[in-house]
Amino acid sequence: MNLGSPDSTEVKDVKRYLDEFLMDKRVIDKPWLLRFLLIKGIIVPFRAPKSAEAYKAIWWEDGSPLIVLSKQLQEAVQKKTDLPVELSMRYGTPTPEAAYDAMLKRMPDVEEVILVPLYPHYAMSSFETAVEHMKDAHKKRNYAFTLKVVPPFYKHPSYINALAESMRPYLQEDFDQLLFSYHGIPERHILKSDPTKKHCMQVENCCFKSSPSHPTCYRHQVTITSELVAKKLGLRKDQWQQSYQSRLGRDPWLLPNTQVRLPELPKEQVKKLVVVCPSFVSDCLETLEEIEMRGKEEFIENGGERYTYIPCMNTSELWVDTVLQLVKETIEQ
Ligand SMILES: C=CC1=C(C)c2cc3[nH]c(cc4nc(cc5[nH]c(cc1n2)c(C)c5CCC(=O)O)C(CCC(=O)O)=C4C)c(C)c3C=C
Ligand SMILES: [Fe+2]
Ligand SMILES: [Fe+2]
Repeated sequence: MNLGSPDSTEVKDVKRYLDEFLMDKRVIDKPWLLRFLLIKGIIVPFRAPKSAEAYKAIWWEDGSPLIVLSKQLQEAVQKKTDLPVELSMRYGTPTPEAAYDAMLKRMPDVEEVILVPLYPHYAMSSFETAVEHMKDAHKKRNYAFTLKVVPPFYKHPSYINALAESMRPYLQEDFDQLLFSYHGIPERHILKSDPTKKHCMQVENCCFKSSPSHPTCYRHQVTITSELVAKKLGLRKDQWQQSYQSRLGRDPWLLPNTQVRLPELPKEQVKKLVVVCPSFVSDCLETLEEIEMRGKEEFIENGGERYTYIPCMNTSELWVDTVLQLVKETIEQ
């Protein structure tokens, strides 16, 4: 399951998509009435025309890159297994019900379905909402099969290896810094997802101190991904840094912010920059438009000389094998 995209780049379709996405209580976690007024009255009317333009800049002949690449991943995984593999989106189509029904049509006696949320890291606005949405559809339709979920795989050796190997060719030319740019989330979401309510962002160096909060801590998980990938690639600590992109609204989000760092970096003598976005496994609006296109402009306009964007793993063979490995391990659990 991936996030989903609008049906087209027309403002009405982008509006419908943003409405569904941002009315999700795990994304905009405000009381319903406030969320309704904010989304319908301010955010969607102002954002939809701008988002539609952004989607137009990256749209492919056969549709949204996120949908096309997710389908290609499904097909690549399917080629390597006899089990039926179906695709669902959290917002828009294909819906969970469509994916479950397609699976049942191919295997009427299916006993167990394994859900692979296509997010390496846990966040209530990505992993958690995907899982809850699939569970809701499962319960509502009273399907006879059980549902099992592949947990966040941010430190799984197979994922780290697949990600590192997808990056390696882009690091052959000399570079000043590698930037790991992760999708941001509000700081409040980190506090909400901390079951101890006293560790995340409250204890000094919280991400590096062992805690029961880590299985649901986005900041810890993305930090570990960066550390492990950098180690696998043999990078020194002073060769890379981490930031968070795609901020929405005025609440405090995780820092540092990618959009703030990109124009700052050339002034810190970072002239040759390589950027990777490991919170996304398939390229999408947030990687292609925000980072590959706009990010490059910002960096070069502010004195940068070379900007290299590393594509997501998309359908790389090691990533396809990782998906199968994660499913196998979950079945055996
Ligand atoms: C990778 C995981 C993601 C997290 C965590 C996440 C949190 C989050 N996102 C928004 C707001 C928007 N995100 C948008 C696009 C978008 N977000 C993700 C993934 C995560 N979001 C993806 C894969 C995409 C791309 C979709 C595509 O069609 O390509 C958008 C829509 C586009 C735009 O107008 O920028 C919004 C809005 C919030 C508020 C949030 C956490 C609270
Ligand atoms: Fe997002
Ligand atoms: Fe944490």
